[in-house]
Amino acid sequence: MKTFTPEIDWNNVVISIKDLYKSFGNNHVLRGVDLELHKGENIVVLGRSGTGKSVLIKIISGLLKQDAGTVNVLGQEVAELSPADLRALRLKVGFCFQHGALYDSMTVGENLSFPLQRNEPKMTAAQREKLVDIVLEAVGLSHTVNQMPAELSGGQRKRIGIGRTLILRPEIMLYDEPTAGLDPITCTEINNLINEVQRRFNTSSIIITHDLTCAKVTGDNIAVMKEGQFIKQGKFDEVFAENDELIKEFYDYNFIQ
Ligand SMILES: Nc1ncnc2c1ncn2[C@@H]1O[C@H](COP(=O)(O)OP(=O)(O)OP(=O)(O)O)[C@@H](O)[C@H]1O
Repeated sequence: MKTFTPEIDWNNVVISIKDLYKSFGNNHVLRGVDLELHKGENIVVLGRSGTGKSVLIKIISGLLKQDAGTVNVLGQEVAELSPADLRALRLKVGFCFQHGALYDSMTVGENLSFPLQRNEPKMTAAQREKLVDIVLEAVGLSHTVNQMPAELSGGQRKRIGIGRTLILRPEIMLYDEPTAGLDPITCTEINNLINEVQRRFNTSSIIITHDLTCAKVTGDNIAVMKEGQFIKQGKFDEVFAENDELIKEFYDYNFIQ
């Protein structure tokens, strides 16, 4: 179970979602979602496949537009932002994609440096190099700076993917299935890294997963999504009270993964 995170500022809401709806044709994916993420908090959005978790974080990062409801991120209504303001907001909201999305033709160091070159043109090569060093050390992979992504394990690629998001110093991290497809030992490493990132860089995070262990270890709070709504929110042991049908459903599901 995750220990209490003292850095959370409960008076500072960094993401506020109210009565959010999203459909694709007759597929009513989000049906009235409410969520608050506080500064320094990790919220895990737990739900089975196809329940709308990815759609939710795409709306938060402005990649999709909602049909109804509001999404306020760092004090701004995402759906009302101009393209330039949305780009600026996206620098503060880091999106960790499920498959790391590294460039195969670049070394690890170049992969990490690339977002800085693109988004912070005034930064010198020496400043970029320093940040690459800091991030590589934070994800525990300093020795891989000159390696190619193909030479890394799945878990190492995930770490570098997290590092590449972190290098722009986002205030919010969105993790999409951070432990999907990893063995249990590597899952533990990634879960620990997510907590380390939270503490060391004081980020607030939404972690999308259907991995119960990931939820238990990384979530200060858990929001369980079912059929486009949050049916339960709270601390892990509150959400999954003993003999609860819900926990049985997830344990069965995790077992067959
Ligand atoms: N751009 C899109 N156009 C049409 N339908 C979409 C689109 N994006 C998502 N959907 C549909 O929305 C539903 C929810 O998808 P979503 O990817 O959010 O699920 P999920 O909970 O993240 O599942 P998983 O755990 O498998 O990633 C699915 O039925 C999916 O087909």
